[in-house]
Amino acid sequence: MEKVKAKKHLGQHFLKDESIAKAIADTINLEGYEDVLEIGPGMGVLTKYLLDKPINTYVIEIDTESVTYLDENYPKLKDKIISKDFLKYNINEVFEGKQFAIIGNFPYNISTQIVFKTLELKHQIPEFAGMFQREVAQRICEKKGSKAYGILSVLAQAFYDVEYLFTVDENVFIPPPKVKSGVMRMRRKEDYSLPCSEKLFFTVVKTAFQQRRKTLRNSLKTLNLSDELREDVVFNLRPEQLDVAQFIELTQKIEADGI
Ligand SMILES: C[S@@+](CC[C@H](N)C(=O)[O-])C[C@H]1O[C@@H](n2cnc3c(N)ncnc32)[C@H](O)[C@@H]1O
Repeated sequence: MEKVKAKKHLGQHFLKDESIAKAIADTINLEGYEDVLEIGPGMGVLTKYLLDKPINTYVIEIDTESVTYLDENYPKLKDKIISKDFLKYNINEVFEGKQFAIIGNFPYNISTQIVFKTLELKHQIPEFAGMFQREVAQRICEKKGSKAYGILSVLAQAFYDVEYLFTVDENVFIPPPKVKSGVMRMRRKEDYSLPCSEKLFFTVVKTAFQQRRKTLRNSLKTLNLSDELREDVVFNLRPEQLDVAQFIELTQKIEADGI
């Protein structure tokens, strides 16, 4: 069959460097799960290295032309090709509550949404690895104090140990994207339950970073905190000055304040 024609609106940039595809496939350690889900397999450059591993490989692909290509070229994928939009699909129709890893050379136009959906499914996802636009991969792994540190960094690092692995040049893709790419990995922490309300933690982090230049005293005004709590020294800080543990502590204080 003909090769798939790259479609811009689906973020299709096909990897042509096999050694990078293999390096991405090798980022996952296969511990604690039997299934892996690749998001956006395209023509299967990464898939074929996953299929060599002692693991069940499933793929989810929105592009029907790519699905036909995979169907015709990878008999080993039989019954494991999900022809759907990852963001809209209820993945438990396949995994039924089981643990599985996520991997991919992700479509950059929806990369942060992929991370948010992973965080929603974190109870089932011990490991997540793959390629993003470099800035997004870096942002997830960034520590407090840096400009790129934000919602994605705090929320991902609350539940996962994150690691930026390597940078990938534009010219190893067809067609080449306008930006560099970065490969990163997240491994779920052994104890990833928060000692505070998770819902409130998400609200505090998102609200604080919506006005990242302001002190928490100003940015968290909408949460209707007591005057007494707002006197706490932590409210003199801006969100990028707090690490994950401090955000958890802040959430506990707000919880005790009776919000
Ligand atoms: C950057 S390309 C990578 C293709 C292939 N893995 C490679 O490395 O050559 C991203 C892939 O994600 C697919 N895709 C885009 N949006 C998607 C979605 N919402 N759900 C599933 N797949 C999607 C695209 O069709 C494309 O095949």
